[in-house]
Amino acid sequence: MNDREQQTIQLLKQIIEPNLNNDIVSLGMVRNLKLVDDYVYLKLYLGSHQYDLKGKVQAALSTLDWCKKPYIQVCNIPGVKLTLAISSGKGGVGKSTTSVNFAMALSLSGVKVGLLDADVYGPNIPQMLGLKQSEVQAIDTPLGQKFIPLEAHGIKVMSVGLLAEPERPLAWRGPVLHKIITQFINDVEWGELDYLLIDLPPGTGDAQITIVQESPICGVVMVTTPQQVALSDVRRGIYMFRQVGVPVLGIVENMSYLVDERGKRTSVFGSGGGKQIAQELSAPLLGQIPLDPRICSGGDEGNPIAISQPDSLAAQIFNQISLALIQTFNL
Ligand SMILES: Nc1ncnc2c1ncn2[C@@H]1O[C@H](COP(=O)(O)OP(=O)(O)OP(=O)(O)O)[C@@H](O)[C@H]1O
Repeated sequence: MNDREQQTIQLLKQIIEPNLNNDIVSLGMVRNLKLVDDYVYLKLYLGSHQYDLKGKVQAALSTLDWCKKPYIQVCNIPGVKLTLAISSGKGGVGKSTTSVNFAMALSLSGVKVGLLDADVYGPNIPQMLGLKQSEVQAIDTPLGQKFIPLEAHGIKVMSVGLLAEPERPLAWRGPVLHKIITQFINDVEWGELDYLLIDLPPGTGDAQITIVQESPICGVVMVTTPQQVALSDVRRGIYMFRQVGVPVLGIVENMSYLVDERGKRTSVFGSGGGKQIAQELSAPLLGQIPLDPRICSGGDEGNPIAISQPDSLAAQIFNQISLALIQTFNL
């Protein structure tokens, strides 16, 4: 890093996001910082309650005597305060299950929640929320045509699965995939939301990177299962997010254990994986979700366990995780 870059970052680090009491660089709100000749270019990822930070960045950069002009591109989703992503290193670990139940738990605590199913390879959020392939409406707005999200159990939902033909694979690749994803992120009329959760496709390919770079994601929750083979995939995922500057909020270990009628816990897929990776990569272990057939049937029937069985252990753990995140973000 050269002197000018260091000087620019030092200045930006003095700008504090008041709710989170941390600087905007450490929070991952400044990305794609480039210095070309005597100009500074950066992307500023903001929630709808944080617009005043742009003025602060502008003012800070104007004190650089060599900078002829800063170019600040604000990246945000209109009306949405916080955008969080749910990701996994590989498929089938319960990422969508976690997204849905986490959205339910957040909504039950009184905040306004939206859920964007961006899993272009296997969009199954509509089924998990009991939504059929109903016709999604689009409206004309001053910013162009926008999709109206559907509603399920008190949350707003949009899914690539609602736009595609049922049972047909979504075989988008390369630039087409990129275009569809960016349109999809920007063309939904969410209204006012406190939290927008984005269910990412599993893994660390093109689709994931596009979504992470095109949306103001201010943190990601990684979902894994306890066995050792899952860990290298999670590790890769966490490195990818850190590389693009998105903070990893923590890890959820799913299918951690079975609980018998006497309350005894038995590990099925090994134990300790989530804890191990959490320690190794200094990311908190947010919760360990049991294996429970009611989680699976709730998903199949469109009735997530967080609302259908609120007293179950799994529902309580989803609740605890959501409360911890609400406290962290302090909206
Ligand atoms: N803790 C659990 N107990 C029982 N069944 C579970 C649990 N977690 C997930 N399942 C079930 O496992 C299956 C896979 O879960 P899910 O679709 O959430 O995984 P995923 O990681 O999103 O998969 P993909 O990446 O393929 O979209 C689903 O049938 C779901 O109901």
